[in-house]
Amino acid sequence: MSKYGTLVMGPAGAGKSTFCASLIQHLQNNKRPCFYVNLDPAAEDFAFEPDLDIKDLISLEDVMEEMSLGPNGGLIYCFEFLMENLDFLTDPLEEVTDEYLIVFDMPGQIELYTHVPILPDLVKTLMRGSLNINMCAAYLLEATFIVDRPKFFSGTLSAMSAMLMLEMPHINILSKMDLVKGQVAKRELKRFLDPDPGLLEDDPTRKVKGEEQEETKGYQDPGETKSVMSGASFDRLNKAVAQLIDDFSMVSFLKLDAQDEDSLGAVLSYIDDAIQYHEAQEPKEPKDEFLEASMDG
Ligand SMILES: Nc1nc2c(ncn2[C@@H]2O[C@H](COP(=O)(O)OP(=O)(O)OP(=O)(O)O)[C@@H](O)[C@H]2O)c(=O)[nH]1
Repeated sequence: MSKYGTLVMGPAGAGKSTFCASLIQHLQNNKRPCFYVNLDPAAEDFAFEPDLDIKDLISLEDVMEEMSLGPNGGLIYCFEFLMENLDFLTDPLEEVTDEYLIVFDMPGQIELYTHVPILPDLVKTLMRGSLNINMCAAYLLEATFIVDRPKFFSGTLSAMSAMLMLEMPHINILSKMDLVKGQVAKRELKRFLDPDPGLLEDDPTRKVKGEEQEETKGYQDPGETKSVMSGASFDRLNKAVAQLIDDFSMVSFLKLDAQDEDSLGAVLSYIDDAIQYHEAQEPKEPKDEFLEASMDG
């Protein structure tokens, strides 16, 4: 047996900290020990006090003030500083015993998951060497994105980017499902859980369809509706992105309502399965309806 953990990632406001808190509560209810690591140097309020908090090493507020950096540059600086002082993270984690699930609460700045190499290095440190933690990434995207389909595909692309960059077991999660409950039919929802590029064709908010659509150049008046603003070229770009995601065929979503025990249990069982799958390197059979939206599609 070895240590295991989950890296909770996703754009700002996706519900990462809420998910971490609900997951910790769920683990406690089920008498499973966990170790909570906050890696967001700007996070302030926690439902559960972190066992390890990056802010005890460095805080974004101090960096922004002392280095005259903005929030994004400041965050990158904080992570570079963490990488130079890895003992801060690795020493306490060495002490965590095998039965614990280590929950890492990550910042929401998307660039961290898409185009700076810090996180892959951090993941290597956690997954290899003496720590040797079996990890699974949990990437959250807010369910309300599904009302704006190009935005949903853009979010899906960022999930895919994190998946490719980190090269670790990975599950995608549509968070805040309670906010779209009753607004979208079950069959329609399935097309988001396993992203269907046809959603863009069928988008009810598109005003002009197909080849007749007039070519528009560049950015338009923000007062215009989304569909007109996108124009034919953006439309084609969106479709190409959706097709790319479909061709890659590894991106699908689980549903999460952070207040719902069943949904938390299902997501946790996925995290467990992804970790065990990675450990055993053998495929596992789907277990319940949530698996319809599994990594296997
Ligand atoms: N309705 C609903 N709201 C949620 C849910 N999860 C989170 N929220 C709300 O969404 C907002 C953002 O949630 P956080 O958990 O702070 O999101 P985060 O991803 O940690 O945010 P950053 O750390 O700023 O990136 C808060 O107001 C939460 O109460 C959910 O499942 N349902």
